[in-house]
Amino acid sequence: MLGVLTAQHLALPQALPPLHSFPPPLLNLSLSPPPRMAGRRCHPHALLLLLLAATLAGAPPGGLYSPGDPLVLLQVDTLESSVLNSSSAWLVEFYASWCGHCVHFAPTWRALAADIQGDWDRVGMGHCYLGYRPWLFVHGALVVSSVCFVPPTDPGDSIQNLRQSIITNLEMHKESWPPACPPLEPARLLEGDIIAECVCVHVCVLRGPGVTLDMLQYENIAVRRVLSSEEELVKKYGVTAFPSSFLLINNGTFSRIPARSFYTHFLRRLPGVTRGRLSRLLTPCFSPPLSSSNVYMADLESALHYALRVEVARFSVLTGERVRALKDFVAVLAKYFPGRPFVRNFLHSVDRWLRNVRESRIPYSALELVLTNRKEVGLLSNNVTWVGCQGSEPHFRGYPCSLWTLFHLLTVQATRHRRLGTGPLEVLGAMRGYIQSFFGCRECAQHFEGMAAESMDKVRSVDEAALWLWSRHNRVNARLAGTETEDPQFPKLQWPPPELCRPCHSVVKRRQVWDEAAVLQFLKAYFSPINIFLNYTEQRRELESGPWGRRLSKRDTIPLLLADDSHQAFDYAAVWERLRRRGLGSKQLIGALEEDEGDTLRRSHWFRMLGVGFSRLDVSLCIILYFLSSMCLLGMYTFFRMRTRHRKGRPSFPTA
Ligand SMILES: Cc1cc2nc3c(=O)[nH]c(=O)nc-3n(C[C@H](O)[C@H](O)[C@H](O)COP(=O)(O)OP(=O)(O)OC[C@H]3O[C@@H](n4cnc5c(N)ncnc54)[C@H](O)[C@@H]3O)c2cc1C
Repeated sequence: MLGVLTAQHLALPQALPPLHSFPPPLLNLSLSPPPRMAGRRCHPHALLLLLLAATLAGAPPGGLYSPGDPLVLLQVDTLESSVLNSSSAWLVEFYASWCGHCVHFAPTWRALAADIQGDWDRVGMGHCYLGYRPWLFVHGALVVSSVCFVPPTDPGDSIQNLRQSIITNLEMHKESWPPACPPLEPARLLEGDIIAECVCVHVCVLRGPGVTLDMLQYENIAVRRVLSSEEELVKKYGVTAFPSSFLLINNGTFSRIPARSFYTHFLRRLPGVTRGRLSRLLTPCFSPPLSSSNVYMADLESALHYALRVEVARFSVLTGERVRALKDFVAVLAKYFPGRPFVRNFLHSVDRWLRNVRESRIPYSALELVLTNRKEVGLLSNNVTWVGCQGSEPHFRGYPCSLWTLFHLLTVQATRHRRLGTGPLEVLGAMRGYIQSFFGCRECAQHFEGMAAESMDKVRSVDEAALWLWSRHNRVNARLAGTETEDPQFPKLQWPPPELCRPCHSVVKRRQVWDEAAVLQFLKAYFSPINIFLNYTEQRRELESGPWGRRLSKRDTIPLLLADDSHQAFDYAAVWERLRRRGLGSKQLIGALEEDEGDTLRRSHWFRMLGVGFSRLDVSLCIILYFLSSMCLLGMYTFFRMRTRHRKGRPSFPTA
């Protein structure tokens, strides 16, 4: 007589590797605090999990998915309670919303979700923003262990392939499975399983393990899979065709289930087979896009936060190239980033600390202490707030946009402060190192490395470096235009378009060509510190009240040059006011910038040493008065001199 197993019993598999075998990036990130967006709890680049649910209604948009998708959105702070402590097994996908490969994969994932909606409930499926590739992992309930693998991401892949890939990867884990993982491993003996707890049915499917998952949330039924190589069982049940399935009842009888397509339907209609329940979690996550034609400090600071506290944090220990790349990256930031004082302090402190590190390996935990030590180090926002880089959907733009912006800004800053530089490749080299070592989108990094290897060493000056980055960015824009990664509201143009810079475009022999001199001038103006809008920057409250806040009172100034504060400072309060008045989406950018730039330069070192806030009118009047008084003095001098000469030269009358 054959026994049967309860679903609960069968849902306690036994073979996932411990969590430390999980790729460190995922582990680190899953434990980092969730970024926030402009006061909201959720952010497109937060660590999120979308968990597949049976009957999801009205899920809000999250990353690559819309409310209509049969997915539930989780945040990092609900990860532990929902997944790690769950009595179910979860199949979770980690992704970065902006990563093109994840975007390509999304339709397959969505289709899979729809396909298995209501079936795989005991397997949670999720999406997370910090993996940069669509990583899947199965996490077993009550036991901290997981299986991790990269699913096929070819958009042409069928959901059947994906199902198969999930199952194959699960099967490849030989160690004992933690509780609540689906029993996908092929069975060798059925008797041993079935003797103890008899409920009603045991199905043996030779291949077609998807049925196992489809039936996971059903109770009083267990699905087992037997491979055709199990000759004993094949013989015992008289199996002649593969796949075949059989219904085994605990009274010892068994019968063949005729058509494979009816398996699930058939099994669910068996007497006593009932459906289990599933909890789900929803989190709203969306913020409207703003403007992309300006440079925002909020984007830049978010890029710094994300780069240092998220991207670098994916490596629990930094060694070799990564240590060098981090040092170079922070060094150029400390030197050129035209940040607010507390951010500059932060960068300087981190740079100093890194310079003093002599070891060849740096545990991230040590770096983290420096990054979070506000008293000593200064502040860097703990959140991401995309403003100019805000996409029309949460999965568009964001971090990569801010990273490009950051590096363009740094290359331009290097042109402004040549004497601080160590060579034309200083910023580009640091960017190359960062992208290679840390940028989570590995395919992007490969493409970038290809371009760098091809021509970066031909760059001869800092001006050429700024132009090199501009032209390579345009190559990427051209390659990505029209693909799924393009935000329809922010099409990938050859930049700057004529509306932003008409002189940049000229026509030679009826062909549109770039005027590189004009482009360089434009880049210098556009990525000038004076054009960095401070709107939406975090920490204004903290600034005004915190230890670094004193430095940002209305009368204070923010130095533009980091390594040498004595040069080129501008009035923070005045600039803030001006930018606020100017509002978003300024069209007369260059003219205004040139004016600002001139303004800034006129307020440079010697002028500020006077310690008085002359206006430009004051200065003009002063110069005019000076000129007039000089002319007056010159006139008087000439007059008296001529008169003296005249007197001397007058023939005197002979004396008698
Ligand atoms: C180094 C790197 C390599 C990447 N490679 C890939 C890849 O291979 N595949 C992929 O799918 N994604 C890649 N990405 C991401 C992609 O380039 C975009 O960043 C992302 O799609 C977001 O696009 P976006 O519309 O916000 O504009 P982005 O291209 O990110 O541009 C951000 C801002 O920079 C300005 N800008 C645009 N073009 C230029 C230019 N030529 N010069 C100066 N400023 C400019 C604009 O103001 C724009 O809003 C890469 C990102 C980086 C940082």
